[in-house]
Amino acid sequence: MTGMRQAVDGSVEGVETRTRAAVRVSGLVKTYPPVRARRRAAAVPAVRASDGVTLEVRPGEIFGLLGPNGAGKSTLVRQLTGLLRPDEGGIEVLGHDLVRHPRRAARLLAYLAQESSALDELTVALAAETTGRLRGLDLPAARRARDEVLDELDLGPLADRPLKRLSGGERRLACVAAALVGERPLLVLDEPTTGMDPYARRAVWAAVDRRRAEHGATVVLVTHNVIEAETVLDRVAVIDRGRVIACDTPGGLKATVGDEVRLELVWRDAAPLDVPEVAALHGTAAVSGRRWTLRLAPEAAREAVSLVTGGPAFAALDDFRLATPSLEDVYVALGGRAEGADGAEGLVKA
Ligand SMILES: Nc1ncnc2c1ncn2[C@@H]1O[C@H](COP(=O)(O)OP(=O)(O)OP(=O)(O)O)[C@@H](O)[C@H]1O
Repeated sequence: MTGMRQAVDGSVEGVETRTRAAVRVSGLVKTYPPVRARRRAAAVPAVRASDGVTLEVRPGEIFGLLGPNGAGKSTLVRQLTGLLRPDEGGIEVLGHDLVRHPRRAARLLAYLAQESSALDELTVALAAETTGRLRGLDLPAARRARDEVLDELDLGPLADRPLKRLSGGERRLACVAAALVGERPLLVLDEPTTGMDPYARRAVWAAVDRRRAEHGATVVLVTHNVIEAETVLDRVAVIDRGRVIACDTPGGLKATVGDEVRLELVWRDAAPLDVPEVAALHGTAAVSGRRWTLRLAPEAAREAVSLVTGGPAFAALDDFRLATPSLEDVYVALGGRAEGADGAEGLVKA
């Protein structure tokens, strides 16, 4: 009983403690050193990219890292994967201390970096097969795993093409395929679906989920796409300026913004600011081109809808949408700023 309690409060290095968290990060600090000015390049100040990050990922969880550009997500995952040494703090993956033993990461996890050109010269099939071999599979097993993953991600028609001759989305999909070969208990994926069409995205999420369901894999995922994040993630840590500013389930995070709803108005052309009620809404709207986004209490949102659909403003209105809070609203409530880009919702730094 005592042993259990010790394991639960995380104070003892016991078996229970080891298995309770798949990943445990504590007090992680990483500062990139300053770079002095040269003749053509300006000086770069020191950047504290991890500023005391503490978090735990449970076994079998799909855990997301969400945050604006430059928040420190990639820096965090590069430390998690043993590629970057923290200045301070601890990293434990499946009971292994990766600060002391960074090389063990290769046996414990598969890492898909944000950008990689390492496989560019290989064909899609050979990239998957080689990764399998590097992860200790014998040749027949590597070929079996290769065929399975190419089939799973619908990459068969591209199997014999070198990665460097593929489109951006296709290349990304081939890199995901290679990362998934050779079953690692932890998958660390840095923006895996960037540049992919909806079919490819869906295939990737299904493949990731299958590894969790059938092999109990744990997944740490960096993403900008909050809509995608809401459907895929069990829990999410919101990172900003090297810190975890919130960590919960998507539902739990959304509950923190209360019952606010989001009203989006899209005007045909310019908004009719000569209509006094529209001019009044303008003051509280986040304006992005023809699109206005307002965050309102339900009653105020109803009033605003009847105002823009019932009066003279209606002729100028192209579309409107009422939505319950999204992770993006949570992010905004936490002090960030949201911005839609090319129809996809993303996060940008305030
Ligand atoms: N090699 C480096 N040298 C110096 N500063 C760096 C280096 N890599 C990243 N940084 C800085 O560290 C901070 C965190 O960067 P990081 O790449 O971890 O952010 P990120 O959250 O992954 O961003 P993005 O969403 O744009 O990929 C940024 O301010 C960035 O400019």
